[in-house]
Amino acid sequence: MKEYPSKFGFSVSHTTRSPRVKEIDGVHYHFAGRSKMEQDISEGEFLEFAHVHGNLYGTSIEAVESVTDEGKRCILDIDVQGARSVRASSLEAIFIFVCPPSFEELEKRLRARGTETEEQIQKRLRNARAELDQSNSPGLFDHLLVNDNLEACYENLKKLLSLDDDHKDSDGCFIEDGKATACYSIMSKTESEVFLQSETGEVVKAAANLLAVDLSSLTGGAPGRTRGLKIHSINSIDNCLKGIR
Ligand SMILES: Nc1ncnc2c1ncn2[C@@H]1O[C@H](COP(=O)(O)OP(=O)(O)OP(=O)(O)O)[C@@H](O)[C@H]1O
Ligand SMILES: Nc1nc2c(ncn2[C@@H]2O[C@H](COP(=O)(O)O)[C@@H](O)[C@H]2O)c(=O)[nH]1
Repeated sequence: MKEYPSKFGFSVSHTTRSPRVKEIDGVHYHFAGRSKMEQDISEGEFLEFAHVHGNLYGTSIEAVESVTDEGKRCILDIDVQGARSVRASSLEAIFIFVCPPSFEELEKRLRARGTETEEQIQKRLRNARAELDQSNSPGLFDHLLVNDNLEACYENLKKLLSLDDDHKDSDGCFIEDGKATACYSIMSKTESEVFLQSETGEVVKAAANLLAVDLSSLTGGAPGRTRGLKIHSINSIDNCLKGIR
């Protein structure tokens, strides 16, 4: 997210766990009371939730929408139960299971973090074993990523997501047509429309040099349920912006 700030955003989960030193409410988690969180879940405000390590964790629809409303892809850091719930929903997502290089290394890292009691560490290790066992459940995860060296792991993640240096963050967007990709950058925005221009001039089949994205046609709520985005090609931006300038 640091490298691609306009492409990706993090879904800030809710949890009933107590904050660790340096964890900030609203940044790392929304720290919540159990009864309030349970009530919000029962009122349908959550995309998924799960009991993890004795605490309640969940992804609110609002947390995801605040990312997708900015036109970014939303990253969820959730456990295996949460992944099953999202998989069972209609949402389009890529599921990546991140695992430690070995169980011993995970134990070492958890101890080095120094944020849990011995009892909590044992519980987390038991749960980690159960999660590792489920990592190859048929149809659940699309990729398995071994988090040995952090830098190498990040490079592998970028490869999985086809994020290479050619696609470095810009205020642009990509439109795929088969294997080819046309890259557009934002020329201008109004309340209801965004105007895009091809960056290369070499546009792919069925893509145009100038596009207008009609935001007023958008309806829907949670990601994947958004409907009605209309995009049409235009000959010149001047005609479209008449009366706005
Ligand atoms: N590649 C790495 N090299 C060294 N330390 C790491 C690496 N990746 C993560 N850690 C450290 O290991 C600890 C556990 O990592 P993390 O919190 O991501 O694990 P987790 O699988 O979510 O476990 P838990 O659910 O118990 O929090 C953290 O202190 C983290 O900083
Ligand atoms: N199902 C969900 N799991 C979540 C969510 N947010 C975090 N998590 C998982 O909990 C554990 C523990 O996290 P920690 O911060 O207490 O160490 C971790 O494995 C997360 O993946 C969520 O919203 N839903």
